[in-house]
This record gives sequence, structure tokens and C-alpha cells, in this order.
Amino acid sequence: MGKYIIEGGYSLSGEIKVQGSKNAVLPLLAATVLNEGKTYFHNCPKILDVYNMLNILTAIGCTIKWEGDILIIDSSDITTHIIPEKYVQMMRSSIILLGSVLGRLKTVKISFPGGCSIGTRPIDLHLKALKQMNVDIKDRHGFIECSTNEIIGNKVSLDYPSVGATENIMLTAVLSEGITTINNAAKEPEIVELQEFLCEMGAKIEGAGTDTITIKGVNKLNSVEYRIMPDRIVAGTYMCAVAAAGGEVLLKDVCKEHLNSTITKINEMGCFTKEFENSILIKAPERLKSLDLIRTQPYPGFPTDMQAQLMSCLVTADGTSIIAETIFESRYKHVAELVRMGADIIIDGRIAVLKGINRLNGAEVFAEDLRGGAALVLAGLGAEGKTIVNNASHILRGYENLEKDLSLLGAKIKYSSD
Ligand SMILES: CC(=O)N[C@H]1[C@@H](OP(=O)(O)OP(=O)(O)OC[C@H]2O[C@@H](n3ccc(=O)[nH]c3=O)[C@H](O)[C@@H]2O)O[C@H](CO)[C@@H](O)[C@@H]1O
Ligand SMILES: C=C(OP(=O)(O)O)C(=O)O
Repeated sequence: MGKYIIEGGYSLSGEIKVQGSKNAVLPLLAATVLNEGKTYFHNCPKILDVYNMLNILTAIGCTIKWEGDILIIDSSDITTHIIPEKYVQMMRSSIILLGSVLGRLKTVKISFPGGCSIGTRPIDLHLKALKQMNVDIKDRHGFIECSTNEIIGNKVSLDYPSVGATENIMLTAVLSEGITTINNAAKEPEIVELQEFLCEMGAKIEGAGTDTITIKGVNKLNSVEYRIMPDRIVAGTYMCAVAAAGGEVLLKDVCKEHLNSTITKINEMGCFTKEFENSILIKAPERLKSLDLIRTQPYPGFPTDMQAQLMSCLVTADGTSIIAETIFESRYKHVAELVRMGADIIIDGRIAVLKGINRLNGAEVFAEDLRGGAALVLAGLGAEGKTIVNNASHILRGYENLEKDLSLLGAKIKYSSD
């Protein structure tokens, strides 16, 4: 599972580049299935989730090649509609293949992704929408089997602006007959990225980034070359790293428009930030200030994917902070580990009350999920003494160069595959 070993107490300085976005690239990789040709990706992050998605694409017939840093996917021949269960279990977001394989082959069989450590994560909204698009769905022995003679566009209204459901509906609708309208669609930047990518391939979609997305079905798509946008959560994680460890860092290759809610909280904690065209400077204060109430919310609200990292900063802020996790019902697995490091945190349902202490103590802790794991690394940077973060493979799902980037900035951190 691997581990990170951190010697705390070294402030960060210098500059680093932010990787391509995990949550943008995964639906784009799934979308390549719709195109009976080649896709060329630039800035694709080399992370476990990407390798896992590439394994799935290979298993269903795509050819994958890296030419230097350019990822080339040839999806001319899709040989099966069955998504191998072992990969689906390894990566929840493999569910995005539901829409793209269905769109291409008019049939797909995929196992239920099941629960995961941050919540139950049902897919009822995905399935309800597909049924409205003339898709027959059978749910048997833990597998979902979808089939249709023709996908027919419809007006779909989501009960909640689910990111994955919005993506699956878009992917299903691209090669459909007629027009699909998604009301109460997710507005995340990754949805806008998916629209841009699909339109480059010849799809007809508009409205991404607003509540209503309209997809006009087309017959065929074309080959495309595309650059993946920067990862807003990795950028936010590095901002929190500076806040937790102290210092001054320039983050390059960021899209500052995607970071507004995170930058606001970073500033409210007393950090100085300066935004440039594609970069952000962040400088930590002597001591962080506590925050009144942070509610995780769909975009443009404060992202649930930043909740744990922000918590790692606030546990040593001056005063008491309150966090409300409104998106996922059990996204506080990192709390017990932070408490092991000396943090004063009380959880009541979805509310966390954090009383800032002066300093955390290094300890041996366990990552239970991706962002919670990253948060423990940040906690280790600011802590006194040594911290070992076990189960690092969770973190490798989404961070390409965590220890290299932090080392470059002066942190004392090593990765061990033991
Ligand atoms: C690969 C990817 O992009 N993952 C992101 C995506 O996950 P994901 O797409 O899974 O997140 P959703 O927006 O779908 O889920 C948000 C909430 O809606 C619920 N829900 C969702 C679908 C459904 O059919 N029924 C239902 O009840 C979920 O359980 C959760 O409580 O958006 C989340 C919310 O911003 C992020 O934390 C994840 O990093
Ligand atoms: C929850 C996350 O990802 P996933 O949806 O892939 O589990 C995340 O990126 O923080």
C-alpha cells in the first residue's frame, strides 16, 4: 500500500507546476470510446486512477500508446460491452463508462460500483435519467445491464446536481436521436471541460457551467487533440500545504477562476495570495486564523474534495472552526487520524468542531481515502517530529508528484513502497 514518511517543521518556498486534472481527465478518457478514431491528450496526469481507466479501455478493445508525454488512444475497435468487474471495484468513477459504452454500442454491462469510504454513493440519478432516454435497464446480481435500439433525447431533470450523473447523461446523449436537456445539471469546471472536449470531437452541446445543458445528437465524431485543464483540487491542496507548513510558494499552471471558493478560505485564514495570469502566489501568516462555518457545496461553493485539507490547516488555527460536510455522509475518516496527532476535533453527524491547538505531534496514521490521505500528509508537514502516512496508494490515485513537489519546496518527505 506504500507510505509517506514526513519530518515536520520545515516551511515551504519556491515554485511548482500543478498537474492535469484527475476529475477532468477521467470522463474524457471514457468519452474517447464514443469516437471511432484516435484521441491525443496533453497534460494527462500520471496517476493510479488514469492507469486504471486505461486498463479498462484496453480491456474493451482500445489501443493505448504514450509518445513522450502525449497519450494516444485509438478507439476504432471496441470489442466488448462488458466492463471488467475487477477494475470497476478499484475505481468508483469507472461508472462514467456506462454512458460512453452505451452511446457507442447501445449496450453495456457494468457491476455496481458499490459504496466507498466517503459515502454510499448511489447511482439512482444516473439510471433514472437513462431510462427516460429509451434505455432498458436490468439490475441483476450486482450488475447493471443497459440496452436500447436507439437512444432518444429527452428532458431530464436531476433531483440533485450530481457530477457523475450529468457526465453520464451527456455521454449517453452525444450520439442519440434528438435533443436532450439536462435541468439542474452540475456546474463544475470538469463538466465544462467535458463539453469542450466533446464539441472538439464534433458533438453539439451547450450550456455546461449553467443549470441547463442541451445536447443535440449527432451521427459520428472525429479524432481530436486536447490539453487537460489544471487540477483545481491539487492546486488547493498545495495552497493548504503552504498554510499548514508556513512559507511562500508560487503555484504555476493553475486556472484561478476555478479556485475562487478555496482562495477565499485561504485568505480568511490569514494567508496572503496574489493571482497572476496562470499562477498564484501564496504566503502563510505566523499563525492561521480560525473560520466560522465552512459548508461543502456543489460548485461554485467550497468543494468537498478540499474539506480534509482545509481541516488539516484549521486544527492549528487560532480559535474554533466549524465544518459542515453536506455532500458525502461519511467523509470524516481523517478525523480520527488527526486526533491521533493531537488535534481537538468533535464530530456530530455532518458537523465537525475544531478547537485550534498550537501544534500537532507527528504520529503513525492511516489514509482511508484520497483527500483524507493528502490531508494527513499536510498535517505531517506542520507537525512536530515524524509522521508516517500509511495506505499511500489512496493518495497515488490522484496526486502525480506529491512527495517530489513538496520536496522541491523544502519539505522533508519520502515515499516508501513497503
Ligand atoms: C471522478 C469525479 O469527478 N469525482 C467527483 C464527483 O464524484 P461523483 O460524480 O460521484 O459525485 P456526485 O456529484 O454524483 O455526488 C454528490 C452527492 O450526490 C449523491 N448521488 C449522486 C448520484 C446519484 O445517482 N445519487 C446520489 O444520491 C452522492 O451520493 C453524493 O452524496 O463529484 C464529487 C462532488 O463534487 C467529488 O467529490 C468527486 O471528486
Ligand atoms: C472523491 C474523489 O474522487 P472519486 O470520485 O474518484 O472517488 C476525489 O477526487 O476527491
